[in-house]
Amino acid sequence: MRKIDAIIIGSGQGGMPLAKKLAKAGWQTAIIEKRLIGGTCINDGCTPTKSMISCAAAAYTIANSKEWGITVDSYRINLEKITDRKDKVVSKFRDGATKGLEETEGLSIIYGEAAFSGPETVTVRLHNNDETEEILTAKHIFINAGTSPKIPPIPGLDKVSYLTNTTLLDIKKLPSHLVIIGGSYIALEFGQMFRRLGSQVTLLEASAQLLKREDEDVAAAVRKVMETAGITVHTNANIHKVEQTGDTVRLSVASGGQTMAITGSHLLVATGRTPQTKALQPEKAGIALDEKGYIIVNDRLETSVTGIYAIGDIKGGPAFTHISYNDHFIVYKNLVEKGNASIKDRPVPYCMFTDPQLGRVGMTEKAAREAGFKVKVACLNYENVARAIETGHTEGFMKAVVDADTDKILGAAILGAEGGEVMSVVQMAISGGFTATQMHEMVFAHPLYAESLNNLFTTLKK
Ligand SMILES: Cc1cc2nc3c(=O)[nH]c(=O)nc-3n(C[C@H](O)[C@H](O)[C@H](O)COP(=O)(O)OP(=O)(O)OC[C@H]3O[C@@H](n4cnc5c(N)ncnc54)[C@H](O)[C@@H]3O)c2cc1C
Ligand SMILES: NC(=O)c1ccc[n+]([C@@H]2O[C@H](COP(=O)([O-])OP(=O)(O)OC[C@H]3O[C@@H](n4cnc5c(N)ncnc54)[C@H](O)[C@@H]3O)[C@@H](O)[C@H]2O)c1
Repeated sequence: MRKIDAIIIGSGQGGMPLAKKLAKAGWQTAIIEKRLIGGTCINDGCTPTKSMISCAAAAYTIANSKEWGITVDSYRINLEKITDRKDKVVSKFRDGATKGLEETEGLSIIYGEAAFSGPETVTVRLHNNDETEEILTAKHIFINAGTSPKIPPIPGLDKVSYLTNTTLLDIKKLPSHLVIIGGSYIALEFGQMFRRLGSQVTLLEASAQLLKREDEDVAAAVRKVMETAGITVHTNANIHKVEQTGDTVRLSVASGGQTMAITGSHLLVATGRTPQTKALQPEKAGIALDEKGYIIVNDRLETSVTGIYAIGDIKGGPAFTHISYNDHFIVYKNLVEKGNASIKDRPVPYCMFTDPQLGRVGMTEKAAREAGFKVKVACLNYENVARAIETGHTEGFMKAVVDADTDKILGAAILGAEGGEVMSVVQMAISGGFTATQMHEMVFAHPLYAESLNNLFTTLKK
């Protein structure tokens, strides 16, 4: 048994920087990874999808180039080149991350699957030829084991060759018809990407709207974007059965009072994520889980067992790279710098990388009203944004939710070109305590998308 100071299970977006920092602070540290350094974000999430989305955006621009006065007679999608490019970007990120860990003194990387064998002990089934085990013990253990695709219990689904966000990244042939179960971030990003590459796309969402956590007007505008692009959307979709018939997948779906058969060449399941806690055997350490298997933590990311912490998606809550990354600051500050950091009241910005993007921060209008705020809502269509008119990207709208009593900004949804960047400006305004009036009077450079925040907040004066 090897005794060290800290064990980190999983090399996700929180685990990697934490491992390096603890080692640099003089803690003997080991990071255990059962699959690929960099976790979901680098290998199956943000990096590969955003790389491929940029190719789809290029295809869209070429296909619509007439609008900008350029005639392109013909073009062809080369999926192999698109996936090669994506693989190169992923390798660059993963290799950089691996090198960073390898070059850190006092840090060892162990490739294998970790499971608890006691509150301070972890057994690793090593990924070597003879599958030997290594036992490690430490007073501090950090779980950054992430999530994997959740597969719903739809009759017949286990008998068809469905795809997940991981396997869809490496298909060799463009789907003629991609059917997607789900209507949230993964479904929408992949759906629009494949539509732009030339596939027919159908989205089947169980809830009454796409993006069920967003305001109705935002979700409706996103639906319009998808439908305008030629994507078929069924909400309130209840999938009764899935069957494989030769090369096609056939789904029996009830939606809008009728039952229909939908046949696709490919089926993507994008119905959320499930925590990778089972293999960890958390019960052997006495770590408490919630009913969905996520690790329960307090605002300092401490689990029910002293000395064991959970960071990133494995603790439930907002599942984003920047949240996992920020988690590492919380535990590091508290443990090494003896601070009092907490995740309470931390901003949770996010951006969905459809075109137009949906940048979101703070409260939705619905959440603000439910919380009892007297709400004012500012809205500005991208059709009235100077920069959008100049670039020809007029789809979408900006929306801000403002506390009518204090004039403080409670939240924003920016569905439009560079919506994520514009949202970040609003995020900084919220963090700095700026009021809607101050934003209306702020000097922004012309002609930026962000400049239109002046006009957005002016709409409150009318
Ligand atoms: C398709 C897709 C697109 C996304 N796009 C975005 C985006 O644009 N922006 C954004 O902010 N977020 C995005 N996300 C979410 C983001 O990827 C995650 O929130 C982020 O990766 C945080 O993950 P993590 O650090 O919690 O763990 P992960 O990155 O999931 O890492 C966990 C690691 O632990 C390892 N592991 C698990 N169990 C064990 C064990 N028992 N022993 C050893 N190792 C183990 C796993 O192999 C994995 O490498 C996307 C997700 C998906 C699926
Ligand atoms: N740009 C980004 O930041 C980004 C992009 C992709 C993913 N992510 C992260 O990845 C996580 C997972 O994304 P996701 O889109 O898979 O999950 P999600 O949890 O956001 O949404 C899953 C969707 O599937 C629907 N669904 C569930 N079961 C269904 C069924 N049987 N039939 C039809 N619909 C069903 C749900 O109603 C829901 O709308 C998200 O929580 C997000 O944090 C982020």
